This record gives sequence, C-alpha cells and structure tokens, in this order.
Amino acid sequence: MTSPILITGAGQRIGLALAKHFIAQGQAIIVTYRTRHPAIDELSDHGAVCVYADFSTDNGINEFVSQLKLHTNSLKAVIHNASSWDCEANNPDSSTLFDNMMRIHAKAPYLINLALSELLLNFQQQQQYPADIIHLTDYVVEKGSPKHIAYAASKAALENMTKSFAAKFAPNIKVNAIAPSLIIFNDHDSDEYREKTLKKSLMGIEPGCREIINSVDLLLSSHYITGRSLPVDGGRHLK
Ligand SMILES: NC(=O)C1=CN([C@@H]2O[C@H](COP(=O)(O)OP(=O)(O)OC[C@H]3O[C@@H](n4cnc5c(N)ncnc54)[C@H](OP(=O)(O)O)[C@@H]3O)[C@@H](O)[C@H]2O)C=CC1
Ligand SMILES: Nc1nc2c(c(=O)[nH]1)N=C([C@H](O)[C@@H](O)CO)CN2
Repeated sequence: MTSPILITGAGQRIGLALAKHFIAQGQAIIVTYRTRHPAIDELSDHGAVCVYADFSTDNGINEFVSQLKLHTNSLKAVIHNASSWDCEANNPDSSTLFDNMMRIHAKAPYLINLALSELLLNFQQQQQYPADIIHLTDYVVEKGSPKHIAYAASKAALENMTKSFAAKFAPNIKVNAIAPSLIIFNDHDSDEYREKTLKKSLMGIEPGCREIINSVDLLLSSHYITGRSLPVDGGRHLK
C-alpha cells in the first residue's frame, strides 16, 4: 500500500465525502468509524482500511493507535475530522460535557499526533516532501459560542495545537487547520434554524462538502503552508 491518508470519523457527512474523494483519486486511505454505518462497508468494498475507534476514553484512543500501526508504517496525512457537536442545553452534567468535548476535539488529536508522528516522518523520508496533519476546527474559535461553550473551547484548543505542532514537526510535517462555519445541515435541522443560519454569512448558502474537499486538497498540495487555519465561512466574520 502506498502511504495512506488517515481520516477520523469517516462514516458520514464530511469525513465520508473526503474518503470517497481520495478513493476516486486512487489514494490509499485508512478511516475510523464508531458506528458501522453502511457507508463503512462501501468504503471497505472500495479498498479502504476501516478501523473501529471510539475516542470517548483514553483507552479507546490508545487502542486505535495500536490497531492503526498494524496496518501501515507510514502515513501521507492525518485528517482529524471526528467530532461531536454537543451543547450545554442537552447536557445537565456540564463537567462530563466539558471532558467529552475536550477529549474528542483536543486530547484525541493530541495523543494521535504524538503517537503517529513517526509514521508521518517515514512518509517524508520516502518522498522527500512534507507529510500533513489537518485539524477540522470551527469558525466559532474566533468568536465563541454561547450555546456550545465547551465545544467551542475544545475547538479553540485544537486550533492552538495547530500552531504548537506546526513548530514542533517542521519541516518534515506540515500542520494546518480548516475552520468552517456552515458546511452541511443535519437532517433534523428545522426550516427555521436553516433560514436563520443561512443569514449568518455573506454568501448565504449551504455550500456542501466540496468546500472542505477543496480546502484539504489545497493544504495537501502545498509544501510551504503550515501553522495556519483556513477559514471556510462564507464571509460570516463580516456580517
Ligand atoms: N457540518 C458542518 O457544517 C460543520 C462541520 N465542522 C467540523 O467539520 C468536521 C466534520 O463535520 P461533520 O461531518 O458535520 O461531523 P459529524 O457531526 O457528522 O461527525 C463526524 C463523525 O465523528 C464521529 N464521532 C463523534 N464522536 C466520536 C467519538 N467519541 N469517537 C469516534 N468518533 C466520533 C461520528 O461517529 P458516529 O457516526 O459513530 O456518530 C461521526 O461519524 C467536524 O470536526 C466538525 O466539527 C465545523 C463547522 C461546520
Ligand atoms: N461535529 C459537528 N460539528 C459541527 C456541526 C456538525 O454537524 N457536526 N455543525 C455545525 C454547524 O453547521 C454550524 O457551523 C452552523 O450552525 C458546527 N459544527
């Protein structure tokens, strides 16, 4: 197998769109899933290595790393996509919510980056150009989110680690973030919520996964951009 790209949380939506994109390019991929969506079987049928991973515990994170290393000794890129958009309104136990948000959005990427850096370095030594780490953060890192306080704080931690890991791993591994606002709605989103959300950006559209695919391709194609966050937010910061 040529050096694969690792995508976490690829059973649905953006992660799945990224996985299908790379398969269509003939790029080897390893994906993680927590729920065995039918799409995981489809990815497997098309050659993806699919590894179960639940990042809600330290053991789950460490077990994933051990399993991943059984499949490859080099990685072209790691894309930290797995995420839980949870909120205070749905979690009376704020302490558990905070821990869960920090673990999936900050601790898991932190431990995985440290544990897999040698595989990314192996890629760079084979190819003589840098490997990549990409963190999926969120526009709310810029301004906070009163309804998703713990979520936003955890994504801000991930944003900060983008800079730290970029400095630590340069020049052999580039580390960047993509900070989206609305990309795709959830099926359960009401018409009222959709209308309100579309008005939050200058572009006023639900852009779809292609915007993230294009952003990932841009970062992977660069041998120079590192330590930066690519805002994919339709001009929301100017509304
Ligand atoms: N969609 C959007 O408009 C926006 C997305 N983003 C960011 O982009 C990325 C992709 O977004 P989107 O596709 O909507 O993500 P989803 O909300 O669909 O979640 C992606 C995957 O993360 C997995 N996941 C959640 N918790 C865990 C866990 N504890 N362990 C392992 N896997 C877990 C889910 O697995 P399971 O299938 O088992 O639930 C799911 O398949 C995320 O980082 C998100 O924060 C940022 C702004 C806007
Ligand atoms: N893990 C997820 N994170 C986020 C999602 C999502 O569905 N899953 N959705 C959003 C919203 O689209 C927001 O950007 C606009 O209201 C944010 N993060």
